[in-house]
Amino acid sequence: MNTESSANSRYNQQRIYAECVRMVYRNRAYNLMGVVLVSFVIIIVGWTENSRVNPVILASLLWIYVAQAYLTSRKFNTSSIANNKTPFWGKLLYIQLVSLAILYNFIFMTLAFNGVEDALLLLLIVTLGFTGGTIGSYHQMKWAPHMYTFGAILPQTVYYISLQTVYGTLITILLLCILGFLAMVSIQQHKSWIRTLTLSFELEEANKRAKHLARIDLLTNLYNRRAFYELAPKSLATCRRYNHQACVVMVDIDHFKNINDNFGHNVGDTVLQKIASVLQIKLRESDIVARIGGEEFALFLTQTDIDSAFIIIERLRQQIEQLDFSHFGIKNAITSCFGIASISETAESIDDLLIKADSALYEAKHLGRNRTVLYQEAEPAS
Ligand SMILES: Nc1nc2c(ncn2[C@@H]2O[C@H](COP(=O)(O)OP(=O)(O)OP(=O)(O)O)[C@@H](O)[C@H]2O)c(=O)[nH]1
Repeated sequence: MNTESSANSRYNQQRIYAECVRMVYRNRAYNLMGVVLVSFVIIIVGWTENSRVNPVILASLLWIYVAQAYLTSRKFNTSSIANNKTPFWGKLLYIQLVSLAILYNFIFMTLAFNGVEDALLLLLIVTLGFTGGTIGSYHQMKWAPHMYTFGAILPQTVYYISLQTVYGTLITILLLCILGFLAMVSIQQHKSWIRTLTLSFELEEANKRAKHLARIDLLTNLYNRRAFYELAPKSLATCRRYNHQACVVMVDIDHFKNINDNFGHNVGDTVLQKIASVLQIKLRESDIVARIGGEEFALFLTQTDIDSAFIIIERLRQQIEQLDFSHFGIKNAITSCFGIASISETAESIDDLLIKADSALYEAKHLGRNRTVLYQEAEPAS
C-alpha cells in the first residue's frame, strides 16, 4: 500500500468512526425515553409493593442520568465532529452505558432487598429489553451494546451465583446464553453497518473523482472545454454583478503542426504540457485556464481590465517563447498568439466573448504570429 492510499484509508477509518459515534448520539433520544419509562415503573412498583426505600429517590437517580446524558448529547451535537475529539465522545458514551447498567442493578436490587418481591424479575426484563435496545440503536459503535450488557450482567451473575441454588445457576446460564446470542447479533449488525458505510463513502469518493475527471484535460491537467463552459459563465455573471472588469483570452501555439510532424507526437504533447503549466502557474487562482481544443487554450481573467490583461498576457507570451526545448532537438523558440476581448456593457455571453477573442487571435496570426492582439469593436459606419 502506498503512502497516499494508506493515508486515505486512515482518513476513511476516522470518518467512519466519527459517523458511527454521531449516529449513536443521534439514536440516544429513544434510549433515554426508555430510561424515563423505567423510572415510572420503579415509582409505581415501589409504592404498590410498599418498598422500604422511597422509590422516588431511586427513580430520581435515573432522572439525573437522563439529564446528564441529554446535556452531553446536546453538547456533542453542537461541537464539531471534525475537531479530533471523537474518541473522547466515544469513550464517554461507553462510560455512560456501563453506569446506566450498574445503576439499574443497584436500583432494582435495592428494591428487592427492601420488600419489593418482583424487583429481580423486573431487572431481568429491563436487562434483556435494554440490551436489545442498545443493539438496535447503538450497534454502529462496536463495543457500545457489549458495554451495556457487561455492566448489566456482572452484578446479577455475582448475585445469582452467590445464591448457590439450582434456580440461581439456571438463571445465570439462561442470562448468559441470551446475552451471548444478542452479542452475536450485535457483532453481525455492526459489521454490516460498517460495510454499508464504507461502500457509501467509497461511492461518494468515486463520484467526486469521476466529476473531477470529467472536467479535466488529462494531458495538461487544465480544465477542459466542458469545464470552461461551466465555470466561465458563472465568473462572468459574478463580474457583472459586482461591476468588475474581466477579459477572455484565446491562445494558440504557432505552427504546432510542424512540431508534431518534425519531432513526433510525444514531443508535441510535452510542449503542450509545458505551455499549459506556464499558463496555470503564472495566472491567479481565481482565473480560469482551460485547454479547449488541440493546441488551443481559453483563459478567463477575473477583475482584470484590458490594459492589465495586455501586460499579463504579453508577459506570458514572452515566458512561453523563452521555454527551452533544445533537449528535444527543437532549436527555434516555440511561440504563440493571444487574442484578448474585454467584457463590455452589453449582455454578451461567453460564446460572444470567445468569438471576439478568436477574431483577435486570427488577427495576431495574420500579422505574423508571436503576438498579442486586443479585440477592437469595428467603428460604426458614418
Ligand atoms: N501532440 C499533440 N498534437 C495535437 C494534439 N491535439 C491537436 N494536435 C495537433 O495540433 C496541430 C494543430 O495544427 P494547426 O491547426 O494546423 O495549427 P498550427 O500548425 O499550430 O498553425 P497555426 O495555428 O496557424 O500557427 C495538428 O497537427 C494537430 O494534430 C494533442 O493532443 N497532442
